[in-house]
Amino acid sequence: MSAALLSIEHLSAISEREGGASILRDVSLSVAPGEVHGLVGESGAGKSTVARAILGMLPRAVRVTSGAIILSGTELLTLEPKRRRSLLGAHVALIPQDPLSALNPSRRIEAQLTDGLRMWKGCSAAEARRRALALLDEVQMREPERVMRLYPHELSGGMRQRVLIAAAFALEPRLVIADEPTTALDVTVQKQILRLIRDMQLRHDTGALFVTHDLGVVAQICDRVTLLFGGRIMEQGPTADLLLRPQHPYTRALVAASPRYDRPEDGLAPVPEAVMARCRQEIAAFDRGLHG
Ligand SMILES: Nc1ncnc2c1ncn2[C@@H]1O[C@H](COP(=O)(O)OP(=O)(O)OP(=O)(O)O)[C@@H](O)[C@H]1O
Repeated sequence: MSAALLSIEHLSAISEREGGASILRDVSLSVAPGEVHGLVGESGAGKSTVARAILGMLPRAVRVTSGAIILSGTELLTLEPKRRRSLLGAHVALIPQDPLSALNPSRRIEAQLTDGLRMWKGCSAAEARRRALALLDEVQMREPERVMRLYPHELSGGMRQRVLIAAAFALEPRLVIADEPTTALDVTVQKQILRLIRDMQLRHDTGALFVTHDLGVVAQICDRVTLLFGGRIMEQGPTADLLLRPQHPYTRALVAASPRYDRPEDGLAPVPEAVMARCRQEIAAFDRGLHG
Protein backbone atom coordinates (compact mmCIF):
# COMPACT_ATOMS: atom_id res chain seq x y z
CA MET A 1 0.00 0.00 0.00
CA SER A 2 2.84 2.39 0.79
CA ALA A 3 4.07 2.14 -2.82
CA ALA A 4 0.68 3.34 -4.10
CA LEU A 5 0.64 6.10 -6.63
CA LEU A 6 -2.93 6.94 -5.73
CA SER A 7 -4.56 5.96 -2.50
CA ILE A 8 -8.18 6.75 -1.74
CA GLU A 9 -8.92 6.13 1.91
CA HIS A 10 -12.39 5.85 3.43
CA LEU A 11 -13.89 8.43 1.11
CA SER A 12 -17.47 9.42 1.84
CA ALA A 13 -19.55 12.09 0.12
CA ILE A 14 -23.09 13.41 0.24
CA SER A 15 -25.34 15.18 -2.22
CA GLU A 16 -26.83 18.33 -0.76
CA ARG A 17 -29.25 18.34 -3.70
CA GLU A 18 -30.79 15.14 -2.41
CA GLY A 19 -31.24 16.21 1.21
CA GLY A 20 -27.78 15.09 2.31
CA ALA A 21 -28.08 11.58 0.86
CA SER A 22 -24.83 9.59 0.85
CA ILE A 23 -23.35 9.10 -2.61
CA LEU A 24 -19.98 7.63 -1.59
CA ARG A 25 -19.83 5.34 1.42
CA ASP A 26 -16.37 4.67 2.82
CA VAL A 27 -14.65 3.99 -0.51
CA SER A 28 -11.00 2.90 -0.35
CA LEU A 29 -8.85 1.86 -3.30
CA SER A 30 -5.30 2.21 -4.51
CA VAL A 31 -3.53 2.40 -7.85
CA ALA A 32 0.10 1.30 -8.13
CA PRO A 33 2.46 2.72 -10.78
CA GLY A 34 1.92 0.86 -14.04
CA GLU A 35 -1.39 -0.62 -12.90
CA VAL A 36 -4.87 -0.20 -14.38
CA HIS A 37 -7.54 -0.16 -11.69
CA GLY A 38 -11.11 -0.47 -12.95
CA LEU A 39 -13.83 1.47 -11.18
CA VAL A 40 -16.99 -0.32 -12.15
CA GLY A 41 -20.67 0.06 -11.49
CA GLU A 42 -24.03 0.84 -13.01
CA SER A 43 -25.26 4.37 -13.65
CA GLY A 44 -25.39 6.37 -10.41
CA ALA A 45 -23.02 4.02 -8.54
CA GLY A 46 -20.64 6.92 -7.84
CA LYS A 47 -17.82 6.23 -10.33
CA SER A 48 -17.66 9.77 -11.71
CA THR A 49 -17.92 11.20 -8.21
CA VAL A 50 -14.72 9.36 -7.24
CA ALA A 51 -12.96 10.54 -10.42
CA ARG A 52 -14.14 14.13 -9.92
CA ALA A 53 -13.10 14.11 -6.28
CA ILE A 54 -9.53 13.25 -7.35
CA LEU A 55 -9.55 15.98 -9.98
CA GLY A 56 -11.07 18.56 -7.61
CA MET A 57 -14.02 18.94 -9.97
CA LEU A 58 -16.97 17.92 -7.80
CA PRO A 59 -20.33 19.53 -8.56
CA ARG A 60 -21.25 22.28 -6.11
CA ALA A 61 -24.00 20.17 -4.52
CA VAL A 62 -21.63 17.30 -3.74
CA ARG A 63 -19.51 17.45 -0.58
CA VAL A 64 -16.83 15.09 0.68
CA THR A 65 -17.61 14.40 4.34
CA SER A 66 -14.60 12.28 5.26
CA GLY A 67 -11.62 10.42 3.89
CA ALA A 68 -8.39 11.18 2.11
CA ILE A 69 -7.04 11.14 -1.45
CA ILE A 70 -3.28 10.71 -1.50
CA LEU A 71 -1.36 11.21 -4.73
CA SER A 72 2.33 10.28 -4.55
CA GLY A 73 2.34 10.94 -0.82
CA THR A 74 0.44 14.25 -0.88
CA GLU A 75 -3.09 14.50 0.48
CA LEU A 76 -5.18 16.36 -2.08
CA LEU A 77 -8.38 17.20 -0.21
CA THR A 78 -6.67 19.42 2.36
CA LEU A 79 -4.21 20.94 -0.08
CA GLU A 80 -4.42 24.63 -0.85
CA PRO A 81 -6.27 24.95 -4.23
CA LYS A 82 -3.39 26.51 -6.14
CA ARG A 83 -0.90 23.83 -5.09
CA ARG A 84 -3.48 21.18 -5.78
CA ARG A 85 -4.06 22.46 -9.31
CA SER A 86 -0.36 22.53 -10.07
CA LEU A 87 0.16 19.02 -8.64
CA LEU A 88 -2.75 17.67 -10.68
CA GLY A 89 -1.58 19.53 -13.80
CA ALA A 90 1.89 18.08 -13.48
CA HIS A 91 0.97 14.49 -12.63
CA VAL A 92 -2.61 13.60 -13.62
CA ALA A 93 -4.23 13.48 -17.06
CA LEU A 94 -7.81 12.77 -18.06
CA ILE A 95 -9.00 10.76 -21.03
CA PRO A 96 -12.63 11.85 -21.24
CA GLN A 97 -15.73 10.09 -22.45
CA ASP A 98 -16.62 12.41 -25.28
CA PRO A 99 -13.59 13.35 -27.38
CA LEU A 100 -15.43 15.96 -29.43
CA SER A 101 -16.45 18.14 -26.51
CA ALA A 102 -13.02 17.72 -24.89
CA LEU A 103 -11.28 19.23 -27.92
CA ASN A 104 -11.50 22.91 -28.79
CA PRO A 105 -13.49 23.00 -32.07
CA SER A 106 -11.82 26.17 -33.35
CA ARG A 107 -8.19 25.13 -32.95
CA ARG A 108 -6.06 22.82 -35.05
CA ILE A 109 -4.80 19.56 -33.54
CA GLU A 110 -1.23 20.92 -33.57
CA ALA A 111 -2.15 23.79 -31.23
CA GLN A 112 -4.08 21.48 -28.92
CA LEU A 113 -1.14 19.11 -28.57
CA THR A 114 1.63 21.71 -28.34
CA ASP A 115 -0.02 24.15 -25.88
CA GLY A 116 0.42 21.85 -22.89
CA LEU A 117 3.98 20.94 -23.86
CA ARG A 118 4.93 24.61 -24.06
CA MET A 119 3.12 25.62 -20.89
CA TRP A 120 3.90 22.68 -18.60
CA LYS A 121 7.15 21.36 -20.03
CA GLY A 122 8.66 24.67 -21.18
CA CYS A 123 9.25 23.33 -24.71
CA SER A 124 10.15 25.71 -27.54
CA ALA A 125 7.69 25.85 -30.46
CA ALA A 126 9.93 23.59 -32.56
CA GLU A 127 10.48 21.07 -29.76
CA ALA A 128 6.75 20.98 -28.91
CA ARG A 129 5.95 20.32 -32.57
CA ARG A 130 8.53 17.55 -32.78
CA ARG A 131 7.14 15.90 -29.65
CA ALA A 132 3.54 16.27 -30.84
CA LEU A 133 4.41 14.51 -34.10
CA ALA A 134 6.18 11.73 -32.22
CA LEU A 135 3.12 11.30 -29.97
CA LEU A 136 0.74 11.09 -32.94
CA ASP A 137 3.04 8.46 -34.37
CA GLU A 138 3.04 6.61 -31.04
CA VAL A 139 -0.79 6.50 -31.00
CA GLN A 140 -0.56 5.00 -34.51
CA MET A 141 -2.08 7.94 -36.31
CA ARG A 142 -1.58 7.74 -40.06
CA GLU A 143 -0.14 10.88 -41.72
CA PRO A 144 0.62 12.76 -38.49
CA GLU A 145 1.84 15.86 -40.40
CA ARG A 146 -1.55 16.18 -42.10
CA VAL A 147 -3.51 15.46 -38.91
CA MET A 148 -1.66 18.28 -37.13
CA ARG A 149 -3.26 20.75 -39.57
CA LEU A 150 -6.83 19.47 -39.11
CA TYR A 151 -9.64 20.67 -36.85
CA PRO A 152 -11.41 18.19 -34.51
CA HIS A 153 -14.56 17.97 -36.66
CA GLU A 154 -12.42 16.73 -39.56
CA LEU A 155 -11.44 13.58 -37.61
CA SER A 156 -13.41 10.40 -36.94
CA GLY A 157 -14.40 9.52 -33.37
CA GLY A 158 -11.58 6.97 -33.10
CA MET A 159 -9.00 9.46 -34.42
CA ARG A 160 -10.20 12.12 -31.98
CA GLN A 161 -9.80 9.65 -29.12
CA ARG A 162 -6.25 8.88 -30.36
CA VAL A 163 -5.47 12.62 -30.27
CA LEU A 164 -6.77 12.83 -26.70
CA ILE A 165 -4.70 9.82 -25.68
CA ALA A 166 -1.65 11.51 -27.22
CA ALA A 167 -2.55 14.70 -25.32
CA ALA A 168 -3.02 12.78 -22.07
CA PHE A 169 0.40 11.10 -22.30
CA ALA A 170 2.16 14.21 -23.67
CA LEU A 171 2.97 15.55 -20.23
CA GLU A 172 4.18 12.20 -18.92
CA PRO A 173 1.59 11.97 -16.15
CA ARG A 174 1.99 9.49 -13.32
CA LEU A 175 -1.75 8.82 -13.28
CA VAL A 176 -4.30 8.75 -16.09
CA ILE A 177 -8.00 8.87 -15.29
CA ALA A 178 -10.01 7.37 -18.13
CA ASP A 179 -13.74 8.07 -17.87
CA GLU A 180 -15.62 5.61 -20.10
CA PRO A 181 -13.27 6.57 -22.96
CA THR A 182 -14.69 4.10 -25.46
CA THR A 183 -18.43 4.38 -24.81
CA ALA A 184 -19.02 6.61 -27.83
CA LEU A 185 -17.12 4.30 -30.22
CA ASP A 186 -18.20 1.25 -32.18
CA VAL A 187 -17.02 -2.14 -31.00
CA THR A 188 -14.06 -2.61 -33.38
CA VAL A 189 -12.66 0.86 -32.72
CA GLN A 190 -13.34 0.36 -29.01
CA LYS A 191 -11.04 -2.68 -28.98
CA GLN A 192 -8.27 -0.80 -30.80
CA ILE A 193 -8.50 2.17 -28.43
CA LEU A 194 -8.42 -0.07 -25.35
CA ARG A 195 -5.36 -1.86 -26.69
CA LEU A 196 -3.73 1.50 -27.38
CA ILE A 197 -4.41 2.83 -23.88
CA ARG A 198 -3.00 -0.40 -22.45
CA ASP A 199 0.14 -0.18 -24.63
CA MET A 200 0.73 3.47 -23.79
CA GLN A 201 0.16 2.91 -20.09
CA LEU A 202 2.58 -0.04 -19.97
CA ARG A 203 5.22 1.68 -22.09
CA HIS A 204 5.15 4.81 -19.92
CA ASP A 205 4.66 2.90 -16.65
CA THR A 206 1.63 5.10 -15.92
CA GLY A 207 -1.00 4.16 -13.37
CA ALA A 208 -4.60 4.39 -14.55
CA LEU A 209 -8.00 4.61 -12.93
CA PHE A 210 -10.39 3.30 -15.55
CA VAL A 211 -14.06 4.19 -15.08
CA THR A 212 -16.48 1.90 -16.88
CA HIS A 213 -19.81 0.12 -16.54
CA ASP A 214 -18.69 -2.65 -18.90
CA LEU A 215 -17.16 -5.88 -17.55
CA GLY A 216 -15.99 -6.75 -21.07
CA VAL A 217 -13.81 -3.63 -20.94
CA VAL A 218 -12.61 -4.61 -17.47
CA ALA A 219 -11.58 -8.05 -18.73
CA GLN A 220 -9.58 -6.47 -21.52
CA ILE A 221 -7.67 -3.77 -19.70
CA CYS A 222 -7.84 -3.84 -15.89
CA ASP A 223 -5.41 -5.47 -13.45
CA ARG A 224 -7.64 -4.90 -10.44
CA VAL A 225 -11.24 -3.85 -9.99
CA THR A 226 -13.45 -2.03 -7.51
CA LEU A 227 -17.15 -2.68 -7.99
CA LEU A 228 -19.49 0.00 -6.63
CA PHE A 229 -23.20 -0.04 -5.95
CA GLY A 230 -24.86 2.98 -4.37
CA GLY A 231 -21.46 4.48 -3.60
CA ARG A 232 -20.46 1.41 -1.59
CA ILE A 233 -17.81 -1.16 -2.52
CA MET A 234 -19.48 -4.49 -3.16
CA GLU A 235 -16.32 -6.33 -4.19
CA GLN A 236 -12.69 -5.49 -4.89
CA GLY A 237 -9.75 -7.54 -6.11
CA PRO A 238 -7.66 -8.77 -9.02
CA THR A 239 -9.65 -8.84 -12.28
CA ALA A 240 -9.33 -12.59 -12.78
CA ASP A 241 -10.63 -13.30 -9.26
CA LEU A 242 -13.55 -10.96 -9.66
CA LEU A 243 -14.61 -12.24 -13.08
CA LEU A 244 -13.87 -15.95 -12.64
CA ARG A 245 -14.54 -16.41 -8.92
CA PRO A 246 -16.94 -13.61 -7.93
CA GLN A 247 -17.76 -13.69 -4.22
CA HIS A 248 -20.57 -11.17 -3.90
CA PRO A 249 -24.00 -12.04 -5.35
CA TYR A 250 -24.06 -8.67 -7.13
CA THR A 251 -20.74 -9.42 -8.88
CA ARG A 252 -22.00 -12.90 -9.77
CA ALA A 253 -25.18 -11.43 -11.24
CA LEU A 254 -23.27 -8.83 -13.26
CA VAL A 255 -20.84 -11.44 -14.59
CA ALA A 256 -23.79 -13.64 -15.54
CA ALA A 257 -25.49 -10.63 -17.13
CA SER A 258 -22.53 -9.78 -19.39
CA PRO A 259 -22.90 -11.23 -22.88
CA ARG A 260 -20.34 -13.93 -23.56
CA TYR A 261 -18.01 -13.01 -26.41
CA ASP A 262 -18.67 -16.39 -28.02
CA ARG A 263 -22.46 -16.20 -27.55
CA PRO A 264 -23.41 -12.54 -28.05
CA GLU A 265 -26.90 -13.59 -29.16
CA ASP A 266 -27.66 -14.62 -25.57
CA GLY A 267 -28.00 -10.94 -24.73
CA LEU A 268 -28.22 -9.46 -21.27
CA ALA A 269 -29.93 -10.97 -18.26
CA PRO A 270 -31.08 -8.36 -15.75
CA VAL A 271 -29.66 -8.44 -12.23
CA PRO A 272 -32.31 -10.33 -10.19
CA GLU A 273 -34.42 -8.19 -7.88
CA ALA A 274 -33.37 -10.32 -4.88
CA VAL A 275 -29.73 -9.39 -5.51
CA MET A 276 -30.59 -5.69 -5.84
CA ALA A 277 -32.54 -5.93 -2.56
CA ARG A 278 -29.50 -7.47 -0.85
CA CYS A 279 -27.27 -4.61 -2.10
CA ARG A 280 -29.77 -2.03 -0.85
CA GLN A 281 -29.88 -3.80 2.53
CA GLU A 282 -26.09 -3.63 2.82
CA ILE A 283 -26.21 0.10 2.13
CA ALA A 284 -28.99 0.63 4.65
CA ALA A 285 -27.00 -1.34 7.26
CA PHE A 286 -23.95 0.82 6.56
CA ASP A 287 -26.01 4.02 6.92
CA ARG A 288 -27.52 2.76 10.18
CA GLY A 289 -24.01 2.11 11.50
CA LEU A 290 -23.12 5.67 10.51
CA HIS A 291 -26.11 7.34 12.12
CA GLY A 292 -27.10 4.81 14.78
N1 LIG B 1 -24.31 17.66 -9.88
C1 LIG B 1 -24.74 16.84 -8.91
N2 LIG B 1 -25.30 17.33 -7.81
C2 LIG B 1 -25.74 16.50 -6.84
N3 LIG B 1 -25.67 15.17 -6.89
C3 LIG B 1 -25.13 14.61 -7.97
C4 LIG B 1 -24.62 15.41 -9.03
N4 LIG B 1 -24.12 14.59 -9.97
C5 LIG B 1 -24.33 13.33 -9.52
N5 LIG B 1 -24.92 13.35 -8.31
C6 LIG B 1 -25.33 12.17 -7.54
O1 LIG B 1 -24.21 11.37 -7.21
C7 LIG B 1 -24.55 9.99 -7.31
C8 LIG B 1 -23.49 9.26 -8.08
O2 LIG B 1 -23.44 9.77 -9.40
P1 LIG B 1 -22.19 9.50 -10.36
O3 LIG B 1 -22.37 10.42 -11.52
O4 LIG B 1 -20.92 9.58 -9.58
O5 LIG B 1 -22.45 7.99 -10.79
P2 LIG B 1 -21.77 7.17 -11.97
O6 LIG B 1 -21.53 5.82 -11.44
O7 LIG B 1 -20.60 7.92 -12.51
O8 LIG B 1 -22.93 7.14 -13.03
P3 LIG B 1 -22.85 7.27 -14.65
O9 LIG B 1 -22.25 5.99 -15.13
O10 LIG B 1 -24.28 7.44 -15.03
O11 LIG B 1 -22.01 8.47 -14.94
C9 LIG B 1 -25.95 9.91 -7.92
O12 LIG B 1 -26.85 9.57 -6.90
C10 LIG B 1 -26.23 11.30 -8.40
O13 LIG B 1 -27.59 11.63 -8.21
